[in-house]
Amino acid sequence: MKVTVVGAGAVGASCAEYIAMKNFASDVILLDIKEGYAEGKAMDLMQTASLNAFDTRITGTTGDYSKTAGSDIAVITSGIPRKPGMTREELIGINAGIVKDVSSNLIKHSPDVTIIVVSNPMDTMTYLVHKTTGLPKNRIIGMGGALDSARFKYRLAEALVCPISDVDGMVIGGHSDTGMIPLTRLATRNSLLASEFLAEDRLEQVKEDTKVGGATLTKLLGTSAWYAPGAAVSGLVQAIACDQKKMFPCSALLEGEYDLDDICIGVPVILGKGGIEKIVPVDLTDAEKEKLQESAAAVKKTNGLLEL
Ligand SMILES: NC(=O)c1ccc[n+]([C@@H]2O[C@H](COP(=O)([O-])OP(=O)(O)OC[C@H]3O[C@@H](n4cnc5c(N)ncnc54)[C@H](O)[C@@H]3O)[C@@H](O)[C@H]2O)c1
Repeated sequence: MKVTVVGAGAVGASCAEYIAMKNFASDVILLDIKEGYAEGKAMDLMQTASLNAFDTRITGTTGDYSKTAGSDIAVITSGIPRKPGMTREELIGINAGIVKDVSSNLIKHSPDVTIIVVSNPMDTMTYLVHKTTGLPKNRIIGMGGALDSARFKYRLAEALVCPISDVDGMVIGGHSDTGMIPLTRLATRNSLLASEFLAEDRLEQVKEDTKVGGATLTKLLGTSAWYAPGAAVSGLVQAIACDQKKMFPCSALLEGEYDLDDICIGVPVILGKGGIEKIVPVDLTDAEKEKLQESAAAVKKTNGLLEL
């Protein structure tokens, strides 16, 4: 199993590290345009192999796509991250050009690759990869909901004062501060509804804290977060590589599902060796449906800025 990670920055390197630590891939190729950067990160990570007991080979390269040839899965993290006060949508100008260029290079050397898009604005970048590569829709996946759901579970456990392994919850919709929809109605603690333990206003606070999860960290760190994004990507990569049939909310191309068409947005999907093997329907309330339509309208507005 060969995995390429494009962008050896904060998220790319974290993603390569978690993939290696989980020890399911034979090779991880880390590619960046900054001279020597990916080679340096790869060497540093390889020097953790004996300490962390993994056998995955991590190789760095400065822009040499021939080294990525035959990749089964490629992750695109290349592009600029947001700074405090910025929205993800503001990154489109620079990142669209990078994502378009990177995805076409990847496919030249790995025509059967499955691409996971991380660069922001992620739903729009995922849509761009659909529009420009011609890859089948099941092989283009946007990572956002897996991270947002992990942040949701963190906030739920905080409110419930319980271990995170006791809670479950899912975030759907656009990967943006205003567009994401934490499904508080369905969140659980050991199979019991979280709403049985938390007052409405506390659950509402959990929802709001989740939505600004990325912005909160960007303010604290001065740039966007990387540990949880890297871990979330590694979960998606492992589900595909190991054919786990695991459910994650991911940005998927919708063609009528959820009454949406010609858009990539976060909905629950089953990930296995075929990439997105199924889009899972959720019985939403009218209010949730309305929120999803609003979220989709905002994503479509950003998609409209693409030069296709
Ligand atoms: N989808 C999510 O949930 C999520 C979460 C966190 C960050 N992000 C996004 O991921 C992206 C990366 O964030 P980061 O914090 O790792 O940024 P970073 O600046 O640390 O790393 C980005 C790397 O991309 C490289 N790069 C730029 N152009 C390239 C090209 N054409 N080819 C190869 N490499 C190139 C840069 O040299 C840099 O090393 C940002 O767009 C950020 O907004 C998304």
